[in-house]
Amino acid sequence: MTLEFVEYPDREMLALSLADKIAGQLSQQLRTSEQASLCVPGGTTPGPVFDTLSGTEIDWSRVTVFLNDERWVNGDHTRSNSRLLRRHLLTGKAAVARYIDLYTGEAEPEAATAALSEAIAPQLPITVLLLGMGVDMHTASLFPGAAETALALAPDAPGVMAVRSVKDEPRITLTAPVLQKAIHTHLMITGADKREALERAQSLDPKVAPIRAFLGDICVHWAE
Ligand SMILES: O=C(O)[C@H](O)[C@@H](O)[C@H](O)[C@H](O)COP(=O)(O)O
Repeated sequence: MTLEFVEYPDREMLALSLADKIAGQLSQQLRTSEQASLCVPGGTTPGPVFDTLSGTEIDWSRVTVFLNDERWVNGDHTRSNSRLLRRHLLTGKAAVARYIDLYTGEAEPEAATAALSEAIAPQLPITVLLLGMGVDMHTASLFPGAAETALALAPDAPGVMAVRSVKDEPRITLTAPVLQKAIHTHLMITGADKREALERAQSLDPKVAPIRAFLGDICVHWAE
């Protein structure tokens, strides 16, 4: 179990290098398997990585993409993570990738979890998992102290769960058993506050610092 921490001179270098690393790991998988899977966060940080990644020369037609988590809003809503992906990742060379949309249009996310768990199951283990993290140490939609987080961290958690204990809209999230088995795991964070939060998380219980559940074999990419 190793936590590798890579510090970049700036965010642009981080984006270029991380996109290159992810593309290399997907290509490596495609040399020995028919399919590869890429699971990514939404939020405000990963856009530049997606921009570079979407232009890389890999056989995207054999790659399935899905999010770590999604806000339960229409795909054209400004808070939709799918909207970010369609604009920055599922475009250019990556436009031919298969996409599993976690927002299925039902009124409530609970109605979608079983079908989504089934849709994701054939893509496991995730070939490349990219995680983000909030300054509160949440990752995916696993929030500190939330009732759902304790359930989602359990080894027998369903693959996909609805999350209600958040402000704004409800969410849907992949759970620890699915995320922890990824072949390659990266965490992308920027700014001094997130770096400090990650250091704090390393000695805390995952229920209060959910990112801690994923700090086994992981490469952390950081820039100011
Ligand atoms: O939908 C989401 O909010 C994300 O998937 C979430 O887990 C994100 O990675 C962190 O909240 C960090 O978000 P920022 O990059 O905006 O700080």
